[in-house]
Formats: sequence, structure tokens, C-alpha cells
Amino acid sequence: MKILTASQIKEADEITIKNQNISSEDLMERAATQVFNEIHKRLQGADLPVKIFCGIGNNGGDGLVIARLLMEHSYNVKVFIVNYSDNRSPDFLSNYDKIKNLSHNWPELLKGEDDFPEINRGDFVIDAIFGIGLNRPLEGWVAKMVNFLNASSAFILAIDMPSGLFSDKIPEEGDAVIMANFTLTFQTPKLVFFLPETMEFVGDMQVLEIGLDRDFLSKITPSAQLIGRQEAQNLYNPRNKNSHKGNYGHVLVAGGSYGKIGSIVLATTASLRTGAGLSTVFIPKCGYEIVQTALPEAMVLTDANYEMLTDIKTDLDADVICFGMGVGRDKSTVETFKELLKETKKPMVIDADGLNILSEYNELLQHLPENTVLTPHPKELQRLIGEWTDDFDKIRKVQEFIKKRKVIVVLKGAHTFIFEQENIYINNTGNPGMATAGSGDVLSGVIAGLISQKYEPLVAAVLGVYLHGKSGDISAEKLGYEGMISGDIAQNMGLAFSDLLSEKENGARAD
Ligand SMILES: NC(=O)C1=CN([C@@H]2O[C@H](COP(=O)(O)OP(=O)(O)OC[C@H]3O[C@@H](n4cnc5c(N)ncnc54)[C@H](OP(=O)(O)O)[C@@H]3O)[C@@H](O)[C@H]2O)[C@@H](O)CC1
Ligand SMILES: [K+]
Repeated sequence: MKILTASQIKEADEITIKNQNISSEDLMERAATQVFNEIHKRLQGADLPVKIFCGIGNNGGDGLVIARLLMEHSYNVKVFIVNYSDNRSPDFLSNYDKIKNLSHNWPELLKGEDDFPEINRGDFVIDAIFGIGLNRPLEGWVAKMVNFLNASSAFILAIDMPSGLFSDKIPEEGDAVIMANFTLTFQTPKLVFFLPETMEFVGDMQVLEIGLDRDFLSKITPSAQLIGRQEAQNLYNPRNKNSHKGNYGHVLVAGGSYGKIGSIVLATTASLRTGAGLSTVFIPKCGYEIVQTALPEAMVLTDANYEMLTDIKTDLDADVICFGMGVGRDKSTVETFKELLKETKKPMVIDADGLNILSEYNELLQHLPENTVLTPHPKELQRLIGEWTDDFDKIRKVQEFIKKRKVIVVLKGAHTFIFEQENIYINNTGNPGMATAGSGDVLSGVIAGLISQKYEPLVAAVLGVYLHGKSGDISAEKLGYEGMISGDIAQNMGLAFSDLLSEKENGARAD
């Protein structure tokens, strides 16, 4: 699903109005009706107090349409106009008239702190104060209004965007932003919904298709893409019946050190469970029996050294090399990694201490094969590219880095971001149970397992992150966030594939 900027959305809006020969008010009615339908589906006529806070722009106009439709269905609705300016939009005004004509339950104008209404625990608050038109931080009593709503224990549903949240920048410390429980957003999710610094304002999120011009949407270059089930399905290559293990490639997992052989077991298990034809590990001697016992399906080669890697064989017949997990940063390990980078032409996936070595010995970066997949978590990324001021600055810095080094970066997080050239892919599977030791080792193994099966490195990264998250979701369903461990994510990869290939309905949600 494409993620568009506010100006792209406004353009789509204008083109839709022109091409479909409708008024902007018609489009507002269409969009807000979708919101009403979602609310009605869930509330089923329940008699709870619905308190709708409307701004005076089109986000407020949406709020007024939602209010009217709820009133027509006999909901217990009270509308408050957050009257921050007299510059009311035309579509706000015509819906203001419509609601006044409908009932004597007129909207109440709020003009300052003294007008704040009572909000109770069981209230259902709808935030239609600001949407994508926000152009400066909230101030004065309007900021206080937002903080007041946040302080209530009412459920807050944000329309299009939580009010106070910009679509293209991070709020400053202390800025007032609605902390929504749920956000119903129009046509396209916004990039800020997925950034670590802003995702908490959004709560759960659902995208409502409002029928914007299809041709325009299909041609426009998005600022990022959200990867859900449908996108992942499009990346999947079905297996040919007439095939053998040689068709699915050979993964080499090189890494590990004394006390850290488990990371190799996890990555290698994941590569095999993702479908690699063969997996060989290259580890220090101390790991020989561990891997042979834990994973009889793997072949094991050992370094001359007992505790760490000092001499990785570079003439191995692998299709992809996965390096770095548990490998440590001893000088002799750095040397053999350097040799490996200089010698190999194979695609690589580099994780953990492999990344830390690259950060410490910057000169190695020039030897990375093109399209190497680097899989840092935020701390590893920071060591690699330096500090950033906020999440937008981080994106810019990653893009500069990948342009210079011609690599793919998989930045792990609640929403993992995959950066390739100018493109950004944002994963929509996964859960907090995956914040557990070894989860990253499994991901590296998954991506390597896909590359070995001839998926392009970018496709392997995007599909691998999706499947890894899905397997995490399946593990969480069975074991709960606390109970699941990364070995479960590796074990359940097969179920993630089955889920991908099953016929079940996906609905409008992008996972
Ligand atoms: N295609 C779609 O997706 C569709 C979108 N639709 C809806 O339209 C929404 C966008 O509407 P919008 O453009 O009218 O902007 P909105 O967010 O209501 O606010 C604008 C007002 O806020 C003001 N203002 C800004 N910052 C301020 C501040 N800090 N403090 C005080 N004032 C501030 C600014 O005035 P200014 O003072 O800058 O002149 C202006 O008056 C969108 O989110 C969606 O809900 C649907 O109806 C149909 C299909
Ligand atoms: K809003």
C-alpha cells in the first residue's frame, strides 16, 4: 500500500473531484460515511455518550458529517466546535448548516478553557480537530484542549490523523498531540504512523478506501510503501514440482564464538525453515557438537581456532553468506572478515557484530558486495551512520549511506524499515513478543534463506521481514508475547508461508 505525503493526498483529492465530476463536499460525505460505517459496525447502536470535537477546516467538516450520520441513527451525540479561528472552510460551513437543520441538538462552540466540557471514563471521543492541514504546533487553549482530552480516560478515535501530529515532521518536546486509541485514516496511511517517535500517538490504525482516482494513485511515486499480506503474496515465487534441493540454493552462515553458538543455530534453522536447499555453518571448533546435535540438517565446518573465527574459508560453494551473529570483534576475526569481503562476490547478509566491525573499521565498507543486506537495530545503525536528530533526519542519513555504499539496510524495529536506493518499505507484521534474544539472528537466516532460493536481495529483505513478523505473530498467538522465544519464530516459519498462501480474506487492513 502506498504511503503518500499530505501534498500528494491533496493533489489526489483535486484530481478525483475533477475526474469523477463530484464536489469536494461529496468527497467529504463519502469519506465520513466510511468512518460512520466503521463506528456503527462496532457500536451497534450502543447508548454511550459520543463526544465529537470538530475543528473548522475539512477535518472538522468530516466530524460534522460523522455526527449527522450518528444522530440519524439515534446515537447519543454531542458536538463541540473547537473554534480556533473564524476562517471556516466552505465544506465545514455547509455541514454545519446541515446539522443545525437536522436537530435542536446544536453544536456547542468552544472558545477558551472555560468552555471545556466534562469528559467521563465511558465516553467515546472523536477527534476531528485537525487533519493533514496542520501547519504549525498547537498553541494556547487549543493545545490545552488536546492535553485535556488526553488526560481523560475516554476512548479517543482520531479521524485521518491524531490532531497536533504533523504528517511530515516530528513534534517538539511538549507539543500537544492527541494520543489516540484508534485512528481511522483516509486512503493512505501517513509515514509518521510508523516512526518510533510518533507511532504511539496513532494507536491501532485502519485505512479507509475513499475511492480517490485510481489512475493517479497507481502512477504516483510514494514516499514509502507499507508491506502487508497482499504485497508479500506478490513477491512470493511458487515452487516448481520438478525440482530438487540444488534448486533452492546453499546458505553459508559464518559466525559464532565461545558462548554464542546459539545465534548460529537460530540463523541456520531459520534459513532451512525458510526453504534453503542446503545450509552450512562455519564456526569456531567449540561449536561443532552443539550445531551437529541441535541441527542435524546443517553441515558444519570449523575454523582452526577453538573459540573464535580467524580463518574463514572463502572458496566455499555457497549462494549467499550470512555473517556476523555472535562473532565477536577480536582482531583476528576482523582480519578474516576483511579477507572474506575482499574475496567474495557472493551476496551477503550482515548482522550483529558483523555490523559493529563495519562501524569500527570503516575502511571495510568499500569492500561490501553491491546489494549486501545489512540488518541493524537502531543502536547498530547509530554506530554505523552516526547520531541523528529525529526520525526524519535518520531516514535522510540512511538514504545518504545506502547511496554511497550501494547496500540495502533493514532497520529493525516495531515497524521494520527496508531502505533500497530511494525506496522505503515498511513492514506491517510483528509484535512486541519479538523483542527477545535471537530474534534478529532468525531474521538474518530468513533473508539469507530467500536469497539462496534466487530471490533478489531487496525482495528477500522485504518478503523475509514480512514472513519473520508473521511467524512472530503466529508464535504470539500460541504462546503470548512473554512466552515466545526466537526459536519459536524460526520453527513457525512454515506456518507463516502457509498463512501467506491461504485463501483467507485480508480485508482493508494491510496485514
Ligand atoms: N483526500 C482526502 O484524504 C480527504 C480529506 N478530507 C479531510 O480533510 C482534512 C484536511 O482538511 P484541511 O486541509 O481543511 O485541514 P485541517 O486539518 O482540517 O486544518 C486546517 C485548518 O487548520 C488551521 N491550522 C493549521 N494549523 C493550525 C494550528 N496549529 N493552530 C490553529 N489553526 C491551525 C488552518 O488555518 P490557517 O490558520 O493555517 O489558515 C486551517 O484552517 C483531512 O485531514 C481529512 O480529514 C476529507 O474531508 C475528504 C477527502
Ligand atoms: K483529527
